[in-house]
Amino acid sequence: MMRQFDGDRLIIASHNAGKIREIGALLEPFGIAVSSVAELGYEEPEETEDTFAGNARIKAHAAAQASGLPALADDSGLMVDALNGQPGVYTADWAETGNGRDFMMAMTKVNDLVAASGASAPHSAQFRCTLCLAWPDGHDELFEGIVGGHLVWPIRGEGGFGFDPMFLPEGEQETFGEMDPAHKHAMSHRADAFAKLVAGCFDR
Ligand SMILES: O=P(O)(O)OP(=O)(O)OP(=O)(O)OC[C@H]1O[C@@H](n2cnc3c(O)ncnc32)[C@H](O)[C@@H]1O
Ligand SMILES: [Mg+2]
Repeated sequence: MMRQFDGDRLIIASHNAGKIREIGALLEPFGIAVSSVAELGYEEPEETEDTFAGNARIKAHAAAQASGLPALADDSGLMVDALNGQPGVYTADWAETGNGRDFMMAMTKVNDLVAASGASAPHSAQFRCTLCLAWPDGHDELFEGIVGGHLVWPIRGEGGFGFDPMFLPEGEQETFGEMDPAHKHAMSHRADAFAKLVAGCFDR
């Protein structure tokens, strides 16, 4: 039996402004008050696991312990078939410069490696998202989402965040960077995981 979320406040265990915006929009219809660990000034825990689920659990439990409230974390990334699933769990690390994140650099690196792999276009890829809802008593629930598509180059669009401008979801004309946010929220890896969270834990 899955644990139900029956509170009216939830901590979003993310320091990524793009994710916080998307999770806020997904939670909006449920009338739940949200605060992020970024606005509360909590430190970012180190993501030491090598799976999305492992890192989502680290972030969600750290925030639930610190706040005494249920907390929702998202660990996500881009898996490129021609790169054997890289950057995967290390997607954010590929953008790290020592002086903040540079996603133009990271997208260029992905494109260069894909070109060097010799694989022929279109280059298939998936975005994956694992959500972890953790309670202060140490219990948690995990939900996984995925969206398939392929990479485009040059990048297209200025919306979204991270690798959005180089990802064209299956059956779509627009990249996540070009898409209306509401459309992305209806079909993304995050939306897929979120639908499972709602079905499993929200009785509203
Ligand atoms: O850990 P938190 O604080 O939540 O924020 P983060 O940005 O570090 O998040 P992750 O550790 O889960 O790293 C995932 C990276 O994958 C990329 N990513 C995930 N979802 C994405 C999306 O919907 N669109 C574009 N890029 C995405 C983006 O670059 C993220 O920084
Ligand atoms: Mg992170």
